[in-house]
Amino acid sequence: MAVETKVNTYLNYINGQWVASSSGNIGESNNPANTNDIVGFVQNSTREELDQAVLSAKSAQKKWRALTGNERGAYLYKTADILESRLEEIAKTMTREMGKTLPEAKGETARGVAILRYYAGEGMRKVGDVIPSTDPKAIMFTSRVPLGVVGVISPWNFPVAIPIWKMAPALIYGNSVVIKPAQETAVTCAKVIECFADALIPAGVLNMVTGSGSVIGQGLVDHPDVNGITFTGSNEVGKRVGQGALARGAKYQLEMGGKNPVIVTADADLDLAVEGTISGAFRSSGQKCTATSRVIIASEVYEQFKTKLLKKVKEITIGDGLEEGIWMGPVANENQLHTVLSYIEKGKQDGATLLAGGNRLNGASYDHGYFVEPTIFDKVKSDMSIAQEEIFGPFIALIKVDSIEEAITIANDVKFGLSASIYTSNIQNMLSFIDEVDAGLVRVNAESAGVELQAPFGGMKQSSSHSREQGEAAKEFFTAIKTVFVK
Ligand SMILES: NC(=O)C1=CN([C@@H]2O[C@H](COP(=O)(O)OP(=O)(O)OC[C@H]3O[C@@H](n4cnc5c(N)ncnc54)[C@H](O)[C@@H]3O)[C@@H](O)[C@H]2O)C=CC1
Ligand SMILES: O=C(O)CCC(=O)C(=O)O
Repeated sequence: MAVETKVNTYLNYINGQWVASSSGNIGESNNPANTNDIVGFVQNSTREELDQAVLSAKSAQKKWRALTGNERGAYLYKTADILESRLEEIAKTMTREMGKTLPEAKGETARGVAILRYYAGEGMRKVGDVIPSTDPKAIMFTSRVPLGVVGVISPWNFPVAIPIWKMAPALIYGNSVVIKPAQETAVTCAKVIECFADALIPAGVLNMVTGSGSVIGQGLVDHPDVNGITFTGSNEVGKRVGQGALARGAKYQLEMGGKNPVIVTADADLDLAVEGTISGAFRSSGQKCTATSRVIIASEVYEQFKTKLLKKVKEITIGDGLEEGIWMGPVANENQLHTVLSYIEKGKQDGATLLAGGNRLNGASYDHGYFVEPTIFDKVKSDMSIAQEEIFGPFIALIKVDSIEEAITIANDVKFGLSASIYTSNIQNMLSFIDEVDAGLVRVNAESAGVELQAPFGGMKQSSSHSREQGEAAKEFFTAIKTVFVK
């Protein structure tokens, strides 16, 4: 809930109440398309509020887990209906707060609604198996129990979908939740929490505390009464979260970076490949962990692909994502802008050729925003930093190869393994790619980004903690299995 002022101030949600932080310290959430536009004020909370939230989650969880799955599901269905009724408003807030275009923000909010309904239904599905015992007089089966209190640490790039795909399964399986959203998109998250509150979710079952990663995020990781931590964000912070949770025996799940390749073979439909590359690389200004960042192209079609790509990239309209006709918004914050600009310089220094973009946009409507051109580097070698490190911006590296074997070797030549895509019409190329590429999400004749809520999502190598989110896979993290033997 917000306190009505000219610009709303958003509060923490603890034990069913909207409360201000005792710090008295509030931060501004600004529009990256126009930093003079303040989207809202949010609480810079203290450990004290976090402790209150965890305490209330802990005491509410006993009653919550005692409800049937069907009863818990009813709250999620209600929340979905409320979110759907506020879709336009919440999507607009998302666009103002992190920059993605309004159609993308609406799509994401609709996805949030669908995720809530999917997990609401999960309350009626099976939780265990009957397993034959070696003792003929015994019955043996598995059951699942919730972890207890789950801490959710979410990033700013999917401010509705990611919190919901973590909170909804946590709740349906009987956990209570404390969420710490990214401070950059805390207003959008507060509006999602309002939907749960308006659905009358019992006090304490869901709590939100906003604030810095080092105080509230780290506080959740270290809190002795938080039984599981689910995190999406950078590798650097993710590793710290995993180590902290492991040190005190809490369960954890990490979704982190990617350096996702697209392979274009000599027999590919090049128009389709160009379309998928543009969409995968530049939608949301490249700020998806599944975004395309390396394009590995067969030498036979390299020049042809490049010409088509350059033509298409020039058609991208850049500006405020709330305006009609805009295809790409700003990057989400000043740090992102500096990161992208610094990699543009690194690419040049490392000897790659800047083919398109490469500049911050200035003048008129761009002056108060973090706008950067879609950028394409040519003549990239796999060992260059722009081909190895996650940039998280509208930035792609083109790499020429002479065979499918070389293409797959280069695709795998990074520490990440989140998503990977190939454009080809050759069945043998497809099969080799599916089998050999190191990625949790493998896509054929489709862009590298594209996650379906009913399917497992997660990465290999340093992209994740080797766990999977979403779909049925969520059950593995948010519950513990009990093997029961009865005689
Ligand atoms: N995998 C993904 O989807 C995402 C990846 N990133 C990557 O991370 C880079 C930096 O973005 P940031 O927003 O700074 O990501 P981040 O990893 O710092 O933030 C993610 C979340 O972790 C929290 N956090 C920060 N420090 C923490 C700590 N010590 N303990 C617990 N929680 C903490 C943040 O407040 C936020 O809620 C991006 O350029 C991109 O490369 C960022 C967002 C999402
Ligand atoms: O591509 C998507 O829809 C989700 C990507 C994602 O999880 C992320 O960027 O954090």
